[in-house]
Amino acid sequence: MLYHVRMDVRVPDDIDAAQFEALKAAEKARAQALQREGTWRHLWRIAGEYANVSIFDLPDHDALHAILSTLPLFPFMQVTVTPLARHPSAID
Ligand SMILES: O=C(O)C[C@H]1C=CC(=O)O1
Repeated sequence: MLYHVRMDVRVPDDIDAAQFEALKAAEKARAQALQREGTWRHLWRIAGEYANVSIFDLPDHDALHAILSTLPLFPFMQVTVTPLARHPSAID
């Protein structure tokens, strides 16, 4: 099942710089591992925002929640999920 996911990252102004760098590095490693295994199909930066639009391929909502809620930056994200269904006019 495919999910359109928007992640808006909002970190506190007073976050420790080293802690933030460590979180970003951990997030990057996790995101790249999930892309390599095919779970995180697309990852796009929204131009001009600290936000992304992603496509995830997972069996169900519970599996998606398990992934999203364990991302290192999850405590600092607002996440908006849209489940996708096949469009009848799609050719692929
Ligand atoms: O930068 C972001 O959009 C947040 C998050 C998603 C993937 C990643 O590496 O960081």
